[in-house]
Amino acid sequence: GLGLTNTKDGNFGEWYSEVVTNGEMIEYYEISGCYILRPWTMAIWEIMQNFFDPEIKKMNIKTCYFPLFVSNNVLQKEKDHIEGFAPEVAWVTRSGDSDLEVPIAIRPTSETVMYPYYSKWIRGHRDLPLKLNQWCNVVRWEFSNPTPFIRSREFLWQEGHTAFATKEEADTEVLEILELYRRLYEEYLAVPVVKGKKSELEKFAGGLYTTSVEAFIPNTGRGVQGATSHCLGQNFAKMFEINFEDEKGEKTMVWQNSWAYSTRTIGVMVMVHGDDKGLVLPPKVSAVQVIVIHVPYKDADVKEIINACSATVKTLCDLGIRAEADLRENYSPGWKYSHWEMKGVPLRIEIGPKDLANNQVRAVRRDNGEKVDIPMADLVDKVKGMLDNIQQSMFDVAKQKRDACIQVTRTWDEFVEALGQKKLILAPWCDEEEVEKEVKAKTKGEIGAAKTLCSPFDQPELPEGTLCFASGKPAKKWTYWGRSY
Ligand SMILES: O=C(C[C@H]1NCCC[C@H]1O)Cn1cnc2c(c1=O)CCCC2
Ligand SMILES: [Mg+2]
Repeated sequence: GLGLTNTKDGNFGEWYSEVVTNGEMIEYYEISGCYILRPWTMAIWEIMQNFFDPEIKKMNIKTCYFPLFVSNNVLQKEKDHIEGFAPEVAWVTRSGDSDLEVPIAIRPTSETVMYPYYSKWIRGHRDLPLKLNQWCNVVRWEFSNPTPFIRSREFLWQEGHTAFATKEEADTEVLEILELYRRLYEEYLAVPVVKGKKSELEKFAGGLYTTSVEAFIPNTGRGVQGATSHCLGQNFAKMFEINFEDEKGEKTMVWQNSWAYSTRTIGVMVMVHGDDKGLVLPPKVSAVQVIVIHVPYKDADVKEIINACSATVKTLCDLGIRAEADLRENYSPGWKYSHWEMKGVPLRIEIGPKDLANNQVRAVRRDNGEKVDIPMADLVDKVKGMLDNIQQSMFDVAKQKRDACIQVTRTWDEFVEALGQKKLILAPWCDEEEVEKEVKAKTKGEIGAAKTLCSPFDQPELPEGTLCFASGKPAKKWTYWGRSY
């Protein structure tokens, strides 16, 4: 049958897998950890790209494309950048039936691919700022449980790599990009995120500091890193000798940033909004925003009803709404309702004989099931209004659910209890790496250890004398903790 066999609260992992498959977003592929991204997914990816790319173009960031392959010696250039990740690097060792002289790595990220050429291209201060972005795939041979969109061995992303003469310029751009990531999540995917700074332990080892937008999945009580914007400082400039002659003729190293969001964003959206009938898509990112379905009646003139449906679609499309009609004769209205609910189409319009007689249509919201009759005359305004309302309501509901999971804890016992209750924990922390490592060690278990997610830029009041929940030392900052993907 059409329905899901798992419920979101019953078996989240199985539910998620069914929803992305039955919703025709993903097809499982014969190689583990790899997934086919079907048009229903790529339409979302393209809508997001059509927001993000023009925004970074306004910042004079240009599109480039570097090769997929990385030579071994250049990949090994940065020891602490790569050592922790080495097992994840996939290698090409043969072509045809002959071995390659030297194995070639497939890019897991492109710092080491790009920066030797940044070194070549950047000579004087007039060559700065150099700001490039590429839309590509990367490969990381992950071993922990693969999850469509969230953790796959190949994924699509954009990776921005910028170089500046001063740290101030780099610091400014890090936050400009982070704001774009917040907008992607909150304004397009209707997913609330927290902007903050990663701890020294969780940051990108090759960088100076990492900022991120952090999402949260109430059902599993796990945080998920939504996107990252790193200031690399001069670390890579030192390694790859990327320097320039400043105005005074002094040789100076550049200050760099790198930032990315990936197809993981789509998985987060599905996890947050999906329900037991399938996907629930925010109107702004749905390939089809309105599906029009005719309700034939035994003796009614079905042709007239079908014409009304086609006319409705045309009216809506002419005003920029992504509307389609499902006029297939070989499926019942009920079957179609379930099908398009599974695909998460935000608004359904039904037109039957009585609707026609009353010169109205029946509109049904996917997010809360609300039904409303709309006079034909008001069709476009009402539908536009409903779509905007659905977008806002989906964000508000998700934010309310996420906020309900936030638990402030001040002691170890409170922390452990909140962790067991799948909470997103906000705790005062002494900001010592050893303490963070200890928390990880003490909460290690089947379902993973607790870690810091980020220290929110928006810090609550930290009264003098507040102590760290874990060490009892003077707390320095409020930090979000939790298990994560
Ligand atoms: O990729 C980054 C940092 C940076 N890369 C560019 C875009 C922004 C940001 O993700 C961190 N990172 C994660 N994962 C891996 C690597 C790695 O550098 C290197 C090797 C294999 C796996
Ligand atoms: Mg990783």
